Amino acid sequence: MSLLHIDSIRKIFPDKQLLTDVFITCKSGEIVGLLGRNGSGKSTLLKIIFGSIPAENKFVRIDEKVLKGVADTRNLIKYLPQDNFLPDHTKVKTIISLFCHKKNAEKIKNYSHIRPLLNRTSKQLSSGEKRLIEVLLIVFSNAKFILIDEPFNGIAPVYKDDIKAMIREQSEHKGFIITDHDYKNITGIATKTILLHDGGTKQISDKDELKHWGYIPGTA
Ligand SMILES: Nc1ncnc2c1ncn2[C@@H]1O[C@H](COP(=O)(O)OP(=O)(O)OP(=O)(O)O)[C@@H](O)[C@H]1O
Repeated sequence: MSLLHIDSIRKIFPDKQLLTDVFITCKSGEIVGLLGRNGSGKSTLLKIIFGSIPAENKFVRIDEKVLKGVADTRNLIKYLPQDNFLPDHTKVKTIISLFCHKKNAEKIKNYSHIRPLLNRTSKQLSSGEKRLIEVLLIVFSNAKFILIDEPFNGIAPVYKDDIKAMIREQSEHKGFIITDHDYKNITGIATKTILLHDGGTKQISDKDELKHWGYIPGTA
């Protein structure tokens, strides 16, 4: 069992202090849902944890290892950004084989919605198909902790349920931190829900707390 510990993060942009009071822990086996209004800093926080952008202050540790930058996260953390990352001219089957170990690569290739796409290049895919493949590559990647920014964005409902089932299966030996705009996607899968509000994190135990912090309207 491993533990990802995130704390003391301070991020300042020229016009505002974005993050001041972040505390998140994620163990193997946990799926942490990270919610927050538009602009609350969810993507920025994931990038800071991964190490791809700097922060004025941060403390990120996995077990005994303190992670200071991207180089330290190799094989420990994988991160799926909001933007596409598949190479345009490489076949899907090649990308999957390059990205994942054999056993997990076979799982992705045998998934019924991916099989028809294997011989296409990523340029020949729709944006939803690209996103689906990217999400699976990250979910099945060989890292202890997986950070995913909006995995369900642009994905059809039938695939969403499959992705959730795959995340649950993979979370048996990995930890996940997942953001989404639709809290229902997150509450259906998260074992712990965190709300980013006014630069800090609040652990959420029920929907009323989301109303209390003004994340969802009082009548929802
Ligand atoms: N490089 C930057 N320079 C200045 N401000 C930035 C920069 N990157 C992000 N921001 C600002 O920081 C805030 C948080 O952005 P971020 O993308 O982390 O929010 P988010 O919670 O992921 O938003 P959304 O839910 O809309 O995707 C926003 O107000 C954004 O405009």
